Amino acid sequence: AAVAEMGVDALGVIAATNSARFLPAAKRLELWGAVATANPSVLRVLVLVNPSNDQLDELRPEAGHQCLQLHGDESVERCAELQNELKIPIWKALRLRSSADLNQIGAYANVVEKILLEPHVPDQYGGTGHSLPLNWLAGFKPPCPWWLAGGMGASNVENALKDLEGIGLKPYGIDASSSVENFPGIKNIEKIKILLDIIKKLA
Ligand SMILES: O=C(O)c1ccccc1N[C@@H]1O[C@H](COP(=O)(O)O)[C@@H](O)[C@H]1O
Repeated sequence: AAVAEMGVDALGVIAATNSARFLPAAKRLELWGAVATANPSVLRVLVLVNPSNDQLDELRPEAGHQCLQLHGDESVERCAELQNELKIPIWKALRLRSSADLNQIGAYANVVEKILLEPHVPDQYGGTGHSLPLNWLAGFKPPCPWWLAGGMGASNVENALKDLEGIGLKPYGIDASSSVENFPGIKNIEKIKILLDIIKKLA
C-alpha cells in the first residue's frame, strides 16, 4: 500500500511457490484490498511460473488481481488458453538466452498484452537481480508494449534507459524487484523511492 501511494503503474505479488517472495492465496485478497484502497489506479499483477489447471480458481480476477505475469515456460498456446479461460490480461516474461530469442515475441504479441524482457538465468524463473545485455536489443522492433525487467535499480536504470534510447528504444515500463529489497521478500521503501525519483526525472 505504501508503494501504491508513491504512484507506481503496477505492483506484483509472487505466487510462485518456490520463491522466497511467495505469498499464499489466502493472504493475497487482503493485500490487494489495501493496495486498491491506497491507490485504485495501480494495476495489481499476480506473478506466476507455469500455472497448472488445478490452480485456475486462485488465478481468477475475483481473487483481487487484474493481470497475470507469467515467468515460466508457458507457450503462446498456453497463454491463449489461460487468457480465454480466466478473461484476464496476460503479461509474458521472456527470459532471453540470446538476441535470437526476440524472434518469439511476434507470436506472443497476438495473445498477450505486454512482454517483459529479462535474461535467462539457469534454474531461476525471476527475481534474479541479473540484467539483460542491452546490445541484444539492437534492431528490436517491439510488436507490443514491453517492460525492461531483470536487475533494474537505482544504480543502473539511468544508463539502461540512455543505452536503449541510443538504439531507438523506449520501454513501456521498468520492472524492479530484488534491487529494492533489504533481503528477498522484504522491500525497502527508501530504495523504491530513490528509484522512482530517478525514473520520474528521466520520464
Ligand atoms: O521474485 C521472485 O522470486 C520471482 C519468482 C518467480 C518468477 C518471478 C519472480 N520475480 C519477478 O522477476 C522480475 C525481475 O526481478 P528482479 O528485478 O531481477 O529481482 C520481477 O518482475 C519480479 O517480480
